[in-house]
Amino acid sequence: MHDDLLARLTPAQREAVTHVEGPLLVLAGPGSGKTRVITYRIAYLLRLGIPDTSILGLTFTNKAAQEMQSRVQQLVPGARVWLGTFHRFAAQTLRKYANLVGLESHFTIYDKDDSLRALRSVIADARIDLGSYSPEAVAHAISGAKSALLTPQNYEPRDGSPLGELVARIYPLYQERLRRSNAVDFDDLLMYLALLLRQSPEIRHRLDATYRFVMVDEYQDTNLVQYAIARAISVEYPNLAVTGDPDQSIYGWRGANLNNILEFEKDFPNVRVVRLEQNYRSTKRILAVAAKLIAHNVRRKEKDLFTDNEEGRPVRLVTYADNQEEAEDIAEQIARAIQRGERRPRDFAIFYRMNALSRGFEIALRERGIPYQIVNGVEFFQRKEIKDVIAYLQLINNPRDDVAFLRVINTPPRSIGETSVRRLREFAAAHGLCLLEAARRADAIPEFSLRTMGAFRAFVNLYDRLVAAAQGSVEELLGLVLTETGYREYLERSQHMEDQERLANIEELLTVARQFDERSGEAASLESFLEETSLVSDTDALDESADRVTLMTLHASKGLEFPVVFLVACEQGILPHERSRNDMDELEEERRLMFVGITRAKQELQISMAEYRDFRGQRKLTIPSQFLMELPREHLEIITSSRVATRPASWVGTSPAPQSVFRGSTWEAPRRTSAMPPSPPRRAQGGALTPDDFVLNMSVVHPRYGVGRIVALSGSGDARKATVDFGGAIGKMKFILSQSPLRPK
Ligand SMILES: Nc1ncnc2c1ncn2[C@@H]1O[C@H](COP(=O)(O)OP(=O)(O)OP(=O)(O)O)[C@@H](O)[C@H]1O
Ligand SMILES: [Mg+2]
Repeated sequence: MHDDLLARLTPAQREAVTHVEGPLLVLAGPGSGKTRVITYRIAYLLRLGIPDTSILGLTFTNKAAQEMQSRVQQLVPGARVWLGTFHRFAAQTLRKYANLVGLESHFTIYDKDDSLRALRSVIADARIDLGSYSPEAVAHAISGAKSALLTPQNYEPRDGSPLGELVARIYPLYQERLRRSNAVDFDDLLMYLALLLRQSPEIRHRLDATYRFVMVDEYQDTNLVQYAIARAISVEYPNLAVTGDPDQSIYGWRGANLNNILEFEKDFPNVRVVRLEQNYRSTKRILAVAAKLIAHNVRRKEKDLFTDNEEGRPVRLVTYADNQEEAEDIAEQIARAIQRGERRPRDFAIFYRMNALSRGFEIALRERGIPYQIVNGVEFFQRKEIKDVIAYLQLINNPRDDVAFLRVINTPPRSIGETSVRRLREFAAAHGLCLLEAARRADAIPEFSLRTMGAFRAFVNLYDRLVAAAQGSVEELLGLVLTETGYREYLERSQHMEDQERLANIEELLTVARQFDERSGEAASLESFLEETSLVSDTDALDESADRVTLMTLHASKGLEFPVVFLVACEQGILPHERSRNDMDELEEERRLMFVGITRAKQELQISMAEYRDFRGQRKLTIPSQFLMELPREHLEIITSSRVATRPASWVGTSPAPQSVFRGSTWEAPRRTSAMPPSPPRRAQGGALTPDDFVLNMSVVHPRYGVGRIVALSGSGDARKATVDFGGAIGKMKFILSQSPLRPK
């Protein structure tokens, strides 16, 4: 009966899709159809007659949820399945039961920046000396505690940990501050829901019975709390289906726990495990490069992945002279392919380890008139002007939101200085009031001048006017905020270029609001708009319908695919990130991140590095990423810019792959020459031979590449270089003779 649906699946995929009752675990590599299985399974369940309201799909980004929604719509028009992120699910559920966790239903969701502000002010107010620790370190520790379901009451510092002691003091104060502001941070959303489900059997049962079929994609990135939530609502109806790939777990720093996959099999001993082994996304070569890289991770289970797709072109591994050349060449390649009519802008993606690396590519693309989009949704909502305007909305929605109050009280400037604000805060603390309430009573604060009282009164009046007007659409309200508060005028009058850019961003926010109103129709509310904007993730900003080159971080690229991918800046300290230097687990996570990037590519992949990179205000000689040494040479086309000063001579083996099976087929990083301290030249074995003794046409032996013939020579002394032709798959390689193990045959 579902032939049309099932015909588009492999037997293994079909097995997962048609599994109806009982737990299901789909463990499979990239591009094998895990996400497809989830959407098709939803469609299958619906066609079996299971009501749409009893299906819950949990994703990692809103984008992923939207995409799934539209796929489900195509397969089963009109279905209204709840699809969204864990955080949204938690937020919406908590609104219903807010009073049970000590909140009011209009609670504000603080993003990282807001949470840190609240934390800082708690630390300052309690006059706590952090010593050598930063507020960020405390925030991180609190977040860790929450992700482990430790409330302030049951948090105990580990013996002798000074940071733990600090957290034990600060965490209760911070939590109290949030509660007073009727606010939660991201971790609270999950923690409160998990605790609620634990403490209230009745609510747990209700949700379990409502959502009889729960599905989680990208399960490898769930943390303990998320797992606790999914599990708690799958007790009487244990129809929990999860799909994941342990090799793509890239959120370890956020508490994601690979062990959850193992836990799953323990908690649900009768789980049906389905493995998908066919990749539908990438060429054979791309897949081989990815497989070889990830095989270097020690903490993993081996998986087989094959594809019937074509062999494809070799993966290009390019060394540029500097980051500018890297950006220019990539933009040029893209421009040419578009000009030739072979590709469209949307076919290309450029991935980097961190957002700060995007600028050069933006400039190079812009210069060539190539449309592009930078996918950093979070960054947009972190901009000052956006946060300012949103803070007004937050305060309208939740008058107790002190962080929002402090943000807007003198923005735009209203002659309310820091001293006045400090007095107001003291007054509020002394009387147990929120700041807005304290401002209403500013006339009772003896230290205030008449002018200050007047300024607060004017602010409160403005606030009340905005609240009274908060009936229509979000777009209208936003427009009103911009004019009534004088914010727009303040930017318009400004002479700063920067402020013109800010105006443009505000216009963009109005568009976001309009789209939200249109999308949500009747259900549009200020609260859900705020929820959406605070729970945004980078990937959410991606507009797939736009014909543009996509620029994004490796993290944001998860789950996506593009015909052509450029993975840039593969250098030590960037990828792998410097913070992973001394930590084996983090290094493996960086490798998984690169694996995710590589496996996004469908047809073509280029991996690049630059010999010199301007980064964080400095120009530095780089060291090639250690991961480059782990790629299989036979699937690479190694290209070195002619402008590279030290590199072309030095494609010699330096460090062996960790496992002997990979030796001989791995490409190894170029050896640094100019960057290395002068060292006594190592003579070729046999003692007497100096670099100048090598001559053209000489037969030589390399311990790894075997016998070859010198086909070119240049330089002299320690700088003397030889190009050796080893024939076959290895081909020609260049060496610095004084540093190579070459010897005459
Ligand atoms: N049976 C199939 N027939 C045709 N195309 C398929 C099939 N299964 C998957 N695909 C296609 O292969 C690509 C990868 O599928 P999908 O995104 O579901 O993989 P995934 O396992 O979720 O990958 P990732 O681990 O990267 O998230 C998609 O373009 C999808 O449409
Ligand atoms: Mg997927």
